[in-house]
Amino acid sequence: MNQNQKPAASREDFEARLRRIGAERYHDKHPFHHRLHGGQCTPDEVRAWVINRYYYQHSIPMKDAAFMSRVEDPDLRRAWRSRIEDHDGTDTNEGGIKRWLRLAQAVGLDPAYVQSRAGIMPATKFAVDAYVRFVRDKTLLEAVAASLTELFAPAIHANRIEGLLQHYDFADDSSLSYFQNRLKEAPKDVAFGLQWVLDHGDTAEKQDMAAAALEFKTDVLWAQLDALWNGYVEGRMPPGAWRPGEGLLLAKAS
Ligand SMILES: O=C(O)c1cc(C(=O)O)c2c(n1)C(=O)C(=O)c1cc(C(=O)O)[nH]c1-2
Repeated sequence: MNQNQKPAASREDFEARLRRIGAERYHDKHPFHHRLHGGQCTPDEVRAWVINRYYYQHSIPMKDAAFMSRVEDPDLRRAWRSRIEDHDGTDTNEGGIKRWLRLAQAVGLDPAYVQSRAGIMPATKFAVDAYVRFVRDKTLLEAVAASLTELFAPAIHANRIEGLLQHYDFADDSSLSYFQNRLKEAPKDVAFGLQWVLDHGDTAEKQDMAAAALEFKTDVLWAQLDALWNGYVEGRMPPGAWRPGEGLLLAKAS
């Protein structure tokens, strides 16, 4: 090591640094989530969230496929591939995308409309597309580190299930099954991802890169909620964004 190089932090300190990023920047702190989980969202605000968040659901398996296309180690691909199946489904598991569409139906949206991805806000697309591109273009370490926001997701999913069940008529075991399943699926992914990042972040420079990747990902999540707040709570809907009344199940029947 040359004298100017800072030494790598210990494994424990590196992990603590990553966890601190979640504690300070994860989107559980965003006012839109407080509003959603606290029962203050109007039905149209909930619908806007379901429509826009679908774009994230749609893109996550493509992000994971982009990641796997760059991995040369078969053991790493093997550990990663269940992420795609968790969302796309298998012969025996309907998968997260279908479960999300059940939530869409429960809030009164036509699943075909949601699946068409019409009405997604520009900021949602920019943020989510930036995540897919980041994973495609950056180092594998940065790509895995970016996925580590999922360390903090089980708490928000549990909180969301409780809040939605308490406050909204559409919430039941069927409409919330997406989140129930993530509670079972995510822990194995994050345990693997965290160990991988701790193993491979073996210099100060790599630790800085991993931390910056995780911060980038918290920005991806935060920006999506800022856009929702601006568009549907403040009423500044951008051109092309979903307008209340569009894409409803009833509209289709009439
Ligand atoms: O509801 C949420 O707050 C939330 C957050 C995140 C996350 O932290 O990126 C994911 C999910 N949900 C999720 O359901 C999911 O499948 C998922 C995959 C990933 C990823 O980066 O690979 N993040 C997330």
